Amino acid sequence: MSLSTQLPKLFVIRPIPPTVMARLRRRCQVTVHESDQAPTRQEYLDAVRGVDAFFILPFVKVDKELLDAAGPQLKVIGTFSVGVEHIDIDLCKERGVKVANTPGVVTTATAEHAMSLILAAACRLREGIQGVNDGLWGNKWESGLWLAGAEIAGSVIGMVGLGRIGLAIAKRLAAFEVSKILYTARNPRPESADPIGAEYVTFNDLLEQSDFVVIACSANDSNKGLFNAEAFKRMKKTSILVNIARGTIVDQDALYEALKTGEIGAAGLDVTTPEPLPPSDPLLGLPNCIVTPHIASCTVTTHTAMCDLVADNIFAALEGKPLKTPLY
Ligand SMILES: O=C(O)[C@H](O)CO
Repeated sequence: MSLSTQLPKLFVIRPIPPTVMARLRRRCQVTVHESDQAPTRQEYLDAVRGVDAFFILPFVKVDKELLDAAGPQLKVIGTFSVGVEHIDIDLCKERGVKVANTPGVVTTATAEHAMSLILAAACRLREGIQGVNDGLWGNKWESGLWLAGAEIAGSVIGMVGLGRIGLAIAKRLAAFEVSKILYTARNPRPESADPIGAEYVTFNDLLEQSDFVVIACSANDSNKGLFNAEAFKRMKKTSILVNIARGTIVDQDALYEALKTGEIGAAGLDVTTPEPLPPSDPLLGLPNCIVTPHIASCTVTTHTAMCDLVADNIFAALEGKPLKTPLY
């Protein structure tokens, strides 16, 4: 038997940085979905048959069908994400399949991207660039308030979620001399909130008082559609909503109405439902809505660190050692 056939089998859902791939190949028989098109469900169900380890992205739903397709030898699933709403963790536990995500390493990049959405929405960057491209600059010169934006300094910030990423965003915003940081979460988090003077409030109080509302919580069944028509009605008409968490937390039809009718001022979204958001989606036609393609954690440094962390977890599980970032 050759050495390579004794190595554990690993399926990797998409090409990853060569340095990480080289590490994986030294310790596993690796199969990669090399195409620049995501595999279909059937393609990856076929590809996981008989593997010991599976390196996934959040579009891969880990459920009974997938675990059955893989087979009882499957030992570990490593997801290239902090979010784990796509994984049936109880079932993995029941089957003895270890699961790990990538917390911590995504915090800086995600917080920086959130800042770019907050600033872009506040400064009306999309409308400004479009105005210049459309030759409106000269025409509108007479109006001093053409494209007048909002300032972060002096504003009230409302953080929905004050975990690692929420806190990193709040700290960056604090440096902009905001007047107050409010937050809502399942429970008060004084250890994070107190050093930055953040105040724990109810969801409704946060909506009513904030100039910027930033969604940075994990998605679950209880916060599906949390930002609905009623929530938007409670917000200030000038309020800016930023979502770097998951699209499911926002009712997008209600958001469209709120942006269109001036119920709220603007939105910056890195996450939507569905993903990718089709170019025909009405949100994309609104000048006061900026959408980026779920790239908040996508810097070269963070991308590589996430892949390395998935690899570390896979190696640990295959060798029967404790995972670096286990989910259970
Ligand atoms: O969950 C995460 O880490 C990001 O949203 C990328 O999926």
